[in-house]
Amino acid sequence: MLLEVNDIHVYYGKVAALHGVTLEVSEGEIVALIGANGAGKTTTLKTISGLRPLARGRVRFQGEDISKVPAHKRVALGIGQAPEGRGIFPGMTVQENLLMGAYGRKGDVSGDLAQVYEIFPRLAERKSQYGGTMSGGEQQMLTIGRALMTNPKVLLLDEPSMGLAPMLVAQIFDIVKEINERGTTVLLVEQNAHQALQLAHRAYVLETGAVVKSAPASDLLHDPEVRAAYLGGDLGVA
Ligand SMILES: Nc1ncnc2c1ncn2[C@@H]1O[C@H](COP(=O)(O)OP(=O)(O)OP(=O)(O)O)[C@@H](O)[C@H]1O
Repeated sequence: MLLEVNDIHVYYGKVAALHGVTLEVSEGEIVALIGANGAGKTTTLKTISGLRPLARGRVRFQGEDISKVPAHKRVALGIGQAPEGRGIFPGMTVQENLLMGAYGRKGDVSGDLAQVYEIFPRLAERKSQYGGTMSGGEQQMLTIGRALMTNPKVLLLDEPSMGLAPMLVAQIFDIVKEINERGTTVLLVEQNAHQALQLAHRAYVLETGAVVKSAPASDLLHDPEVRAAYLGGDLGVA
């Protein structure tokens, strides 16, 4: 198992955001985490990245307990994160933003840069443009590209479709598929449950800080409760 999250409990002050989340991600998979606003999806990703401390439970990566490993070391181990809300460096060029992703890595990263430009031709066209002047969709691509520059074994993607027009959403989902086909495992948090379930191999449904369902994504697409709660009832899939 590449990533194992076991019974994690996470608090903001005295308030529990997660009370006992358990999930697993195998090498090569795309796993989706779906759930309503405030269910704890982002908190789960941040805990895996080491940005939120655990009150209880354990995170294992490639069999090793990393629960106490600081965030920057988890990046070096192969846990890459593309956070929600993008968080690029607006005053740096596209290429400088991408190279920031490789900061601290030893050796030549030009092959990875070339691969990111292959996945995102738009970033290649605009490599000298300032990050802050890129459109919303382009900034989303830049965030994902920067995470890929850490050379992750697993990419944690938080709401990659947020705020994007439908055509761009489809494009971002295609890119996530391509990234996975090129060998990167993906853990994806999405509000856009319908598209996430079409893309993912498996998925977990989070409700108020706990996993209430886990199944192959295609099963969840046809699950009456999931359809009623997250897929707009009968409008979800044919
Ligand atoms: N910095 C914070 N301080 C206090 N409470 C927080 C903080 N961040 C999140 N929470 C609370 O923790 C719970 C889980 O939030 P989280 O952001 O993980 O949910 P989410 O499923 O990602 O939601 P969304 O889809 O709206 O981003 C929520 O009740 C939220 O209000």
